[in-house]
Formats: sequence, structure tokens, C-alpha cells
Amino acid sequence: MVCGTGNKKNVDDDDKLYTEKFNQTSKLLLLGTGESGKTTIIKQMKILHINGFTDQERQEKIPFIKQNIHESIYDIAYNMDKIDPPMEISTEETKKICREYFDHVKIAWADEGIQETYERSNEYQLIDSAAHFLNRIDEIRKPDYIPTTLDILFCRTMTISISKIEFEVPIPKKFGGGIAEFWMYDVGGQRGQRKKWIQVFDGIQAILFLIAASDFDQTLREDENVNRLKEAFSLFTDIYRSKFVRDAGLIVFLNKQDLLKKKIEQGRRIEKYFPEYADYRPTDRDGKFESEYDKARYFIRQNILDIASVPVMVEHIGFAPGKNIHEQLPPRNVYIHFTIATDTENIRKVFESVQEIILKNILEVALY
Ligand SMILES: Nc1nc2c(ncn2[C@@H]2O[C@H](COP(=O)(O)OP(=O)(O)OP(=O)(O)O)[C@@H](O)[C@H]2O)c(=O)[nH]1
Ligand SMILES: [Mg+2]
Repeated sequence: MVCGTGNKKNVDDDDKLYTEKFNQTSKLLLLGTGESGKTTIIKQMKILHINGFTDQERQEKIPFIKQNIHESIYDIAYNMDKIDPPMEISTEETKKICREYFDHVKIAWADEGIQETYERSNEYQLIDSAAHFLNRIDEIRKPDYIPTTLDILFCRTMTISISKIEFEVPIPKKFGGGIAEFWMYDVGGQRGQRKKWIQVFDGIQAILFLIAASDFDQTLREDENVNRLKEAFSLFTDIYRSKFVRDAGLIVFLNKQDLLKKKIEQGRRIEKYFPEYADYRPTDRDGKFESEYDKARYFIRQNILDIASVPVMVEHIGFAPGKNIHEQLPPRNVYIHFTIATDTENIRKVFESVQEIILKNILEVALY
């Protein structure tokens, strides 16, 4: 821990206090692939359980928001002639975007070819907040612009370090009242970031594992040959089987439900990437789904339940050669939620139930 006094006694006292605090606090760790929504959950905790964002914090976000706009229009324009079949700039004026970039972004964004290329952004890499900010250029370019809470939730910056947020939540009366203290850790989810995760595995009560459910038709930024949702499933398998976090509860957020619903309603087909989807049927509800979206979200959920149903074997070293003992661990409990991390009300409700799970300390497979 960090201590500035250099005085031995104080260091020891502080260490003791830190250890006491560490032991009293529920530690939650956000894990998941890049862009799954981990940092957005941290922002929601700040909104729900701390003080939200001050004017100064909002102002500090402006350069990042402008960078999001810049990156979005650039990536769309750059990929116009690279997607198959390629698109063309429709209006003459859009060609000026290289010279007077920011002034012309609005014209570019209204361009038909740009719009169609945007609609096909699963074929290349584009941040999810592109449309949110490109639709708000008139506001954002004003000299007195102050980002709204939603702008902050949509602002995308890749996480490359480990951070922690501390907050307190009142314990409901039915659990005896009082205050529960939480520490929530955020890490970077891209492949190059994951080797740092082990630093925060110690003493974690529950892992909140985020999966962007809308990722089914996208490829990784780090490797465009790999499907994003398949990467999320394989990463979840690693965590589920990892000996370093065997005691932690597992809570899965099937996130970006708004984007999943939009894609399915636009006619994007999951079976193109997961052929087994075509034959997927619910085991209850008379084998019927309410909608194609309903089928999609339950299919993704089923994949998680399937991973969690495979037994984990551990090997204990025996006293003599060939005498190692193989033990099958009891199944890990997994709680699954459908979430929209950018929606504060949704996360308020989901976090209430996460808090209950942790307080009751019963993590079991949630059927609904
Ligand atoms: N529409 C929508 N956007 C979301 C949702 N959750 C997150 N986003 C957006 O997705 C982008 C990525 O979210 P982050 O929270 O930065 O993802 P991350 O998991 O922290 O990513 P890394 O730091 O790279 O590991 C941001 O622009 C968010 O605003 C969601 O449920 N719906
Ligand atoms: Mg992040």
C-alpha cells in the first residue's frame, strides 16, 4: 500500500487498517473482452452510489468525446471502399472532409453512402458510440458544451490499467440493515491487457463477467479472424475453470441487449456465425420463444450454462509415482443477467440483485 510518512509505526498501523478494511469489504472484479462494457459499469456505480460527475469531470471528457467523433467518422469513411461490395461517397461536399475535418463531419454523416457503411459496421471496427455522438455534433461543437451523463456513459476510452472504485450501499432491512462496503476493480479486456488480471484475483468475492451479446457478427480488434462472441465464450471458459478464482462467485452480464435487439430486428442472422442456432429450442415454455430477439438472448445464455455444466477436474499430487488423485469439483454456480450498461435504471435494478446475491452469499444457477 502507499504511505507517505516514512515512519515505521505509522506504516504498520496503516497496513493493519488496510488489512482490516480489506477483510471487511466485498470485492468485485469486472472481467470480459474489450468493449464488453466494464468501465461503463464503473461509471454507473459512480452515478448510483457516489456523487455522479462534477462539472469539472464533465469538462475533462470533452476532448475524449471529440476524439470519439473524429475516430468514428474516420473509420466509417476509411472503410467505405473496403467493405464488400464497396460504397461510394454520394455528395460532392463530403470529399472536403480531409481539409476541414470537424466542420464537415456533419455533412459526411448525413451522406447516404456513409450511412450505409455505418449500418454495416460489423464488417470492420467501429466504436459503439459512433451514432450517439455523430447525431449530437451541433451540441458538442458549441463552446459552452458540457457533456451530459449519457455522453459520459457513451464516451469510449480503452482501459489499459487497473483501477478501483470504492463505495458504500445501505443493506436492506431484511438482511439486517447497516452499510455494505464495496471495492470494484476494472481491468482492460483486450488480449494484450489480460496478463495483468492475476494481480487482482486475490480475495475477490464475485466476478462480474461482461459479454457484449451484440458481438455475434463482429470480429476482434486484436485479430480480425476471430469472432468476438466466440472469444467471449472461450474467455469465460478460462475464468470458469481457473484455479485462481475458484472461490469467487460468478455473475454474468449478457450486456448490450439494446444493440442485440436492434441487430436481430434488422434481420441479422446468428446462424451465419453459430450454425447450431438454427436448431436451438427452449427447454421450457412449450419450446416457443416470444420473438427472434428472445431466442437470440436465450441462445447466448444457454452457451454460458453449457460451459458451466462441464465438470472441472483437479489433480492432487500423490505420495508415489502414478498415485495422483483426480477429483471432480462440484459445479460452479453462475448467475446470469441481461443488461444494458448505458442504462442507469437497468443497472440500478441489476446491481440490487447482485448485492443481494453477495449478501446472502448464495450463488446458484439462475433459471430465469
Ligand atoms: N448501446 C450500448 N452501448 C454500450 C453498452 N455497454 C457499453 N456500451 C458502450 O460500449 C463501449 C465500450 O464500453 P466500455 O465500458 O468502454 O468497455 P470495456 O469493457 O471497459 O472495454 P476495455 O476497457 O477495452 O476492456 C462504450 O462506448 C460504451 O458506451 C450497452 O449495454 N449498450
Ligand atoms: Mg474499460
